[in-house]
Amino acid sequence: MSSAPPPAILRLHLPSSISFFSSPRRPHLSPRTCPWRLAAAREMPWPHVLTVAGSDSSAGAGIQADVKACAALGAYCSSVITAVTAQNTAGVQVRRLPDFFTPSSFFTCCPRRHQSDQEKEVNWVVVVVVVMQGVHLVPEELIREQLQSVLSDMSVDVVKTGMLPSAGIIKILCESLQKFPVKALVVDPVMVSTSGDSLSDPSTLTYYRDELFAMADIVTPNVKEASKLLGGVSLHTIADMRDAAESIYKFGPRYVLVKGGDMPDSSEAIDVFYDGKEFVELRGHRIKTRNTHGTGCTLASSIAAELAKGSSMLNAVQVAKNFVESALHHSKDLVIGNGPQGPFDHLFRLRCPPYNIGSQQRFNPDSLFLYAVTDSRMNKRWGHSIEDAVKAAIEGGATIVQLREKDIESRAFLEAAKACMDICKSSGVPLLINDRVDIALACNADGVHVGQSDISAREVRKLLGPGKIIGVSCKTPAQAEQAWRDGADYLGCGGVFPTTTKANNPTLGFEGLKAVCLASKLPVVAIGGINATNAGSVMELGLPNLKGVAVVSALFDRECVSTETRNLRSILTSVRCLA
Ligand SMILES: Cc1ncc(COP(=O)(O)OP(=O)(O)O)c(N)n1
Ligand SMILES: Cc1ncsc1CCOP(=O)(O)O
Ligand SMILES: [Mg+2]
Repeated sequence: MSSAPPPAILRLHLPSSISFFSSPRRPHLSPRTCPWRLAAAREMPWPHVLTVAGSDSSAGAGIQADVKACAALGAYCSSVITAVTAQNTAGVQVRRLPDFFTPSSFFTCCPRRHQSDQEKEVNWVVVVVVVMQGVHLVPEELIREQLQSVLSDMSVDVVKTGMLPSAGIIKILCESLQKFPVKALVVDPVMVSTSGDSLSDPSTLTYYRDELFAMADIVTPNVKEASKLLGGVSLHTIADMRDAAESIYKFGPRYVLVKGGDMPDSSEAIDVFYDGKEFVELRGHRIKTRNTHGTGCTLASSIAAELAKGSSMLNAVQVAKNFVESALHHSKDLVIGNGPQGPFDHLFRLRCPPYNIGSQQRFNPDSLFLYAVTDSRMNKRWGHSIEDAVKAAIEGGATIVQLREKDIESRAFLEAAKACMDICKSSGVPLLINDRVDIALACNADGVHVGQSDISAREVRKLLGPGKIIGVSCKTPAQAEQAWRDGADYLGCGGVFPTTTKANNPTLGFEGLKAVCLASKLPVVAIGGINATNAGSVMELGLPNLKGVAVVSALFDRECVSTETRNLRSILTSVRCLA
């Protein structure tokens, strides 16, 4: 009989007045309240994810997985620990104490004992015991303090939640997010681990549905969790997953991703993404491996990392899915632990030089360094074919090319675009098409550049899918914000200087360029009247996300395109070396 309290409680949490862990509250640091930040205008705010989740001693899932995934994807990850679990590759065993223990107590479970029939009759809040290990819930007050410490000081972009084992913890999280709003909230409703163990108290269900989901940007249940959230409905088919996504959407999140990784009898890992209007089926390969512990946590934290970096939601989900798939692939033969389900290697890229495999690298912002934009009238004037002009620009060092052909018939445009694709592909230089999504699709270009009066980036993304590059022309911070929301990969900002290449194009000057750059985390390329005499001064502005210059006439309205490009490139390179 074991209804007696478990062994002595180890209370580590000191009252904040005497704990040296708890520093006095610092006000939020903005350039206004914190003068030294003014001098730091060149500092790049680093994409920042805060994970609110449980610690996993085996380090395959939970906080440890989140920190590794964010690091692998280039985001900083701070952490608020809600529980400490004892797990290994044999499975997580969660056992809550009888409910006469206050949830805020810092307690320990009776270790290494099998559950007797009598125990089952005790008023346990949650009893899931496979092989007895343990879980400690962190006291709610300490969770509140961790949230306050991080959110009041660090510029958190995205909060990602994992194991939230009690209703009280969810309530505290919601209160903290109201006090310190962030750009996005990713809720992974961790109620059932990949190994099938229950990770939360049933009373949390109501709080998830009624409180947290309404604040969430995306909720990412697996099919077991989706079923649990919907009162136990059975989910067997993609149609069931769609219905589940639609029902969960009604609880209030902006997007829902129902993950089908644990659907039996499927050779593919199919997830269903829903934005309230349309469904997208995201298909991935099912990797044959025992090392799948922590895939759910990793997917959600990777989504959070991509959002923090400025990605749109569908893009972030696709990149995250690709990342998990690649990590599983590269970890399929790892042996870590003796149990049936092992962890995988989040940092697999360190073992796979040149570290840039996987489609999340489809766009490297550094490629905006010297952006050559063609013009058919100029080519005609100098007797250059489009292909020759593109070849010459690449020869001179252009790092990305855009075909901006305003006066050419569609059929000829497509022929030229196909030829340019071959040229660019063989040099590893991305090729984008100006305005014309149809041409981009037909020649399988790397992406499209659109302006404010063209088809929106959101529509272009639907047509091109997540794997292509989309650039958007922006003259104001509001346009930059919209472009980010629409899923753009970079911004073209200008005209920085007066230009005759584009009619009726207002000149923004350095001030306009700065305003757009500072308003966005997306990489920016400056355009408009840029040439060998002023390109250096643009890059010397030292704006961290200003990645390069886009140039038309100074490259193509010239006799020797390769010489002009080479000259400009060497100017840009010397500024970069001095920076
Ligand atoms: C890199 C880059 N930036 C801006 C533009 C301008 O695009 P848009 O505003 O659509 O104008 P047009 O080029 O279509 O006249 C661009 N093309 N490239
Ligand atoms: C397409 C475009 N968008 C803003 S300015 C501009 C024209 C840039 O051409 P140039 O480099 O010849 O000034
Ligand atoms: Mg356009």
